[in-house]
Amino acid sequence: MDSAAHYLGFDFSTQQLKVIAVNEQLHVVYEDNVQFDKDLPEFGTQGGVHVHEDKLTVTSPVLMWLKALDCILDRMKASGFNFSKIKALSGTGQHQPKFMKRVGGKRKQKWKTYTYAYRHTAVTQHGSVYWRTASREVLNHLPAEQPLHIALQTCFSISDSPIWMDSSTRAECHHLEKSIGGAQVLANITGSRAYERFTGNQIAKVYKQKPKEYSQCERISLVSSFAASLFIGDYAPIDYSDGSGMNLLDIHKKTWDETCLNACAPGLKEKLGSVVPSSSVLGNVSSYHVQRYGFSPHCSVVAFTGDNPASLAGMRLEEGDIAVSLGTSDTLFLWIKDPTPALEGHIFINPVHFEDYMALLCFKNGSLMREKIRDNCSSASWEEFSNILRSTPPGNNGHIGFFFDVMEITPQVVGIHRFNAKNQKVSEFPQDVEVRALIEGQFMAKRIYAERLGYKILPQTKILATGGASCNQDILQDLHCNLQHQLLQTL
Ligand SMILES: Nc1ncnc2c1ncn2[C@@H]1O[C@H](COP(=O)(O)OP(=O)(O)O)[C@@H](O)[C@H]1O
Ligand SMILES: O=C(CO)[C@@H](O)[C@H](O)COP(=O)(O)O
Repeated sequence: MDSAAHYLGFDFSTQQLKVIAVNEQLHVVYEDNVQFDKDLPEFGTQGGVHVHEDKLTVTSPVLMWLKALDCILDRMKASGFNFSKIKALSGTGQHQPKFMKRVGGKRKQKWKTYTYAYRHTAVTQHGSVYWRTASREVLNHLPAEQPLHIALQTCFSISDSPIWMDSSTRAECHHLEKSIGGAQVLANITGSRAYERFTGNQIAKVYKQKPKEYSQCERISLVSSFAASLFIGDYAPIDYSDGSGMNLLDIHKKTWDETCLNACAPGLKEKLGSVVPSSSVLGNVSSYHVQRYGFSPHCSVVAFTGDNPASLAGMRLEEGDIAVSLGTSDTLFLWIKDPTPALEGHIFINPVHFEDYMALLCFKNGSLMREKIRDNCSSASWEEFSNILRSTPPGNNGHIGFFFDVMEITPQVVGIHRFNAKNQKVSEFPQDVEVRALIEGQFMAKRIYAERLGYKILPQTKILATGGASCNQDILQDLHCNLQHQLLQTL
């Protein structure tokens, strides 16, 4: 074992780009992040995205991702970081996950929170990047003296990439489900019924609304394979797990499904390239990075994958465990062997053992919704938000709320819905009731949807939490109260 070797990970998430370097002992030797809104204001994003006038279309500028990478690598260089020590790199994030475990005898069972030593890989899922014809040549011969956002500025036929928050492709979803014989048939093949944010439907919209740009594009990458391409200096293949979030990949055969491809856009197979297992080594870093930053020419680049599959791998989830990610989106996922694709939720190919699978539920109104209520009800302070959670009773004296600031994925609704203890709809709650109603409503939804899909929390189950809000003990407390309720029911 080379004790001096370092491993580098990047997390292209919705709101920021993060980097982390660890040594062989998994000790963090470098960490940094570029916040898109704050550090790159010239792109005018809010929360890293542009919400268009229809409120359904959501995109991020592809040049912003490039500039963020230039910026983070330049800062590392300026800090004296020794790139030549890096043995391998991938899409690795920096969350410090927590996990909860039941402790105590049968009568005195309690949940205890531990910080988990492992960190995870992460690239926001479903977003797509459209490389203009002849860009491969540019990527193959990047001039070391130029930053990526300059060298590649003319390489994209679509400058605003559709991302996971987009829900503007309902028509394309109907068309895809109809073409394949219905929502359940599509779910059986690709792991999910048609979802607006899934990349096949996004590509179908691009083809319909921007046919010229579509025809001028020679390769379509996911954000994960786009990021890997920047390191290998060539088009990187899409990995199985992130590829499962496209409504295009047959998750059993692990090949593109021709009927799905044809229903979305012509010539799509060539534009997508091949698919590979998520742990594949794609090659070494390109000479651009060797010359510009001093990487070793032997530094391996491992396939980048989506944030949720990467979290499953990085958190070392075992069968029976359940993971909750509280990032921009909230997700709940677990490792499964025998998938039964349903009309709710998703089945992805497992990033660790590609013969296995992972099941995932995604909730769009996660951290940004919590931030909104924090700003309105607790003076924009997480501490005050936590105080309120601590000083209000579990169950909220019967007050219940469902908070969907933007069109939710699970379930597909929008709006704020509050009910008092008599089950009457009300238009507002006192501030402390509002805070608890939000958190209880969010976690109750997770429990109900997980139960509906047949997931059980057993006595040996570990509940792992990751993502920005997992640093908040009071939010975690409520998470396990809600999941424990299920535990009591299943005992
Ligand atoms: N103390 C806290 N309590 C609750 N939420 C927090 C706290 N600190 C950060 N967050 C939330 O974490 C979110 C970012 O999570 P992160 O996992 O980094 O997101 P992403 O990877 O999607 O960019 C922020 O939007 C913020 O609302
Ligand atoms: O759409 C999904 C999963 O299907 C989201 O979970 C995205 O992958 C966004 O990730 P974050 O930026 O919230 O981490």
